[in-house]
Amino acid sequence: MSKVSLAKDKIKILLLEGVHQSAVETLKRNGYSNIDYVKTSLPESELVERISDVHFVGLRSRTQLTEKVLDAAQKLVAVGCFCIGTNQVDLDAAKRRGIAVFNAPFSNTRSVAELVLGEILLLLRGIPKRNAMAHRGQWLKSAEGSFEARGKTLGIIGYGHIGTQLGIMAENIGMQVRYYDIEDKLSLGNAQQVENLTKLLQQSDVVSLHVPETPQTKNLIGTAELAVMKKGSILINASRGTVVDIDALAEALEERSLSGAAIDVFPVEPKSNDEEFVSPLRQFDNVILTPHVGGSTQEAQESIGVEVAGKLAKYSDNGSTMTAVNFPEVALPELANRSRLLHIHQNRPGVLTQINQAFAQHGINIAAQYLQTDDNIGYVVIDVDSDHSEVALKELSAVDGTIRARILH
Ligand SMILES: NC(=O)C1=CN([C@@H]2O[C@H](COP(=O)(O)OP(=O)(O)OC[C@H]3O[C@@H](n4cnc5c(N)ncnc54)[C@H](O)[C@@H]3O)[C@@H](O)[C@H]2O)C=CC1
Ligand SMILES: O=C(O)CCC(=O)C(=O)O
Repeated sequence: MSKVSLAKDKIKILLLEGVHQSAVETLKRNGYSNIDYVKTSLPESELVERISDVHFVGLRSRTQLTEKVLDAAQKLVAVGCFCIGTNQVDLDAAKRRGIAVFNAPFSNTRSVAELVLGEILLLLRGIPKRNAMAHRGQWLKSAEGSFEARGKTLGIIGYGHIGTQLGIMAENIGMQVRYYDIEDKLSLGNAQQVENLTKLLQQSDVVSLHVPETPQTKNLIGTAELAVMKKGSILINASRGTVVDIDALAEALEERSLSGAAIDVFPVEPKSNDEEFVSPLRQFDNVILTPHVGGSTQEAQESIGVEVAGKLAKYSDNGSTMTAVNFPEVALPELANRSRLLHIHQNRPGVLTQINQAFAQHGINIAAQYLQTDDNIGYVVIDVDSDHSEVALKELSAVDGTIRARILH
């Protein structure tokens, strides 16, 4: 159990994977200067060492925050994923340790949608193949296999932030938009929800995946699904590498049942830009292969830096967990002339009663109390008169079921 109550310059922050400088600037603007900035991800063994005295860590999609790493991170208070996906973090293990995890749910979505739109146009025209041939000195001037996007059907799997934006853009160039989602969704523009995946695959000239990595989306597109896609259609995956069975896709491309594909994410991705990229798809001229850069634009990275660093600073400054992905969400007002204590505990009956009784016994007046729980943990924030803060922390720390207790101010 930790009881962090530190001056801001003692709060140690490790930023990995070259997150945008806007993150550093945002943290500094909020008074956090003890920042270790690393341009790459770190292998587990090095991360275990580097993270041991760190209070906040920031990462992108390459860094694996496993239970082993979290075990070594005895002082860690929160994690900032400077991206949308949080599958690189063991969220449950973090929660069990009272570590809140934040991400940037929107900031790079436009960038992904734009990239996919560009890929749709290029693939429908057969450009990747013509481009590859021209680089080899060959000249394929022909309209064969070259189509306009206008009037074609785009099937979107996962109609969330990215899927909806892509749908609107695609309609603007005259495509018909259909989508499949496990939830009932509000259709934007003229898009139509289709009742099952098979129907979507059968109807679409281009299929684009925008689902999260979950047990249900693992190999969502495999041999059976590729077999029902229209002959000559196109598959795009800029979601997660686990969603498409790459060997099955390679087979479909070999058999020419698909006319092309664009893949940005892979089951195994190189850990650094120095590592070789290995994939059965490398052999195909009609496949656009990109190194997981769907969200990698200056605009997206800058805005992610501000957003996630801002969330870390806010959690550190006032305890707000709004938009945390693994934690009960508590929105908190600014604190003036009082002390604020945070208590993270196992969600079992009687914890709040214990806290309130202990405070009453010691004459600690509770100026404000905020509580949210989920199935596993409870998060209670208590404002008290500053004279009582040390006693209050001692009492909070002694409560049965405490995971963490700390004073913010
Ligand atoms: N290539 C890249 O650089 C990037 C990739 N991503 C990936 O894109 C994914 C989607 O991003 P957003 O649109 O922002 O997420 P989102 O959460 O807004 O939308 C996801 C949609 O997928 C639906 N869904 C979930 N499971 C499904 C299933 N089994 N079948 C059909 N639909 C299902 C959800 O109901 C939701 O509507 C992210 O989870 C992330 O993994 C996100 C940003 C950048
Ligand atoms: O930019 C990155 O490192 C990962 C982007 C991504 O896949 C995400 O935001 O989920």
